Amino acid sequence: MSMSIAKKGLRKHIKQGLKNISQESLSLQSRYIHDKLIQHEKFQNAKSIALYMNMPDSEVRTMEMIKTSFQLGKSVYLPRCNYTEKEGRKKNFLSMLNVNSFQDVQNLRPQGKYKLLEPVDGEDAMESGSLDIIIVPGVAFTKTKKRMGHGAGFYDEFLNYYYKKHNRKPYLIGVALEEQLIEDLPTEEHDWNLDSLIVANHDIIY
Ligand SMILES: Nc1nc2c(c(=O)[nH]1)N(C=O)[C@@H](CNc1ccc(C(=O)N[C@@H](CCC(=O)O)C(=O)O)cc1)CN2
Ligand SMILES: Nc1ncnc2c1ncn2[C@@H]1O[C@H](COP(=O)(O)OP(=O)(O)OP(=O)(O)O)[C@@H](O)[C@H]1O
Repeated sequence: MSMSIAKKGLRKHIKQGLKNISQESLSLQSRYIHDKLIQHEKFQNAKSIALYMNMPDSEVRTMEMIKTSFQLGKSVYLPRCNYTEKEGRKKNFLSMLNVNSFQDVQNLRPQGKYKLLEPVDGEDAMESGSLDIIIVPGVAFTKTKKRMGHGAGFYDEFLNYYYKKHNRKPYLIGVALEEQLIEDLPTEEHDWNLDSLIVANHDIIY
């Protein structure tokens, strides 16, 4: 069985389990993670932070983290999926675009084939190389800080290209619902491990 087939099966299994989470559990877990994140030294010291706009029912909610980041005067970036060709990039690549205010975040509209809330313009962190930390979404995580995403390879490729260009890697903080924590998962050559993982109802894993 190839690595990607194994990942596919796992993704399906985790997603099935996520269908049973209540809205209340999602909010409680997300609040717990928010409160841990703001205690994290790397978060406190970060000037520039990339977050994500969560999917409705299957990811840690991020709105409070984004709000707090603005309140603390941090520079906030959000992902945008590009479906164009760009020299040196994988077809379908990620940009991290600067968003000016929390109001602008609240005004985001669904974009692209996954109907994610994304900015349409703004300064691109790939140009400036200014990212201190990235809050990384995912489908499944392990206590050893492995991560598996939706299988598009967006984050891995972003990090590779960013590292090549700027010779600097942002600090990666994964955030996980308890239902997304598994014993182990298959990884491939291109996968980046997280630097920290925050799982609801657990201590921060460094
Ligand atoms: N909230 C959020 N935003 C994000 C990501 C993410 O994981 N979460 N991404 C992280 O990279 C990028 C978007 N990547 C995505 C990749 C695939 C699918 C998706 O639904 N794909 C399949 C289903 C595959 C599966 O998960 O089994 C589909 O087309 O239906 C969604 C987003 C950028 N923005
Ligand atoms: N640096 C890269 N350059 C080109 N392709 C890449 C790169 N990194 C990953 N990919 C490709 O992306 C595809 C999906 O990778 P993978 O299954 O690891 O995604 P994922 O980490 O689960 O998803 P995501 O990061 O989008 O949440 C693979 O086919 C892989 O070859």
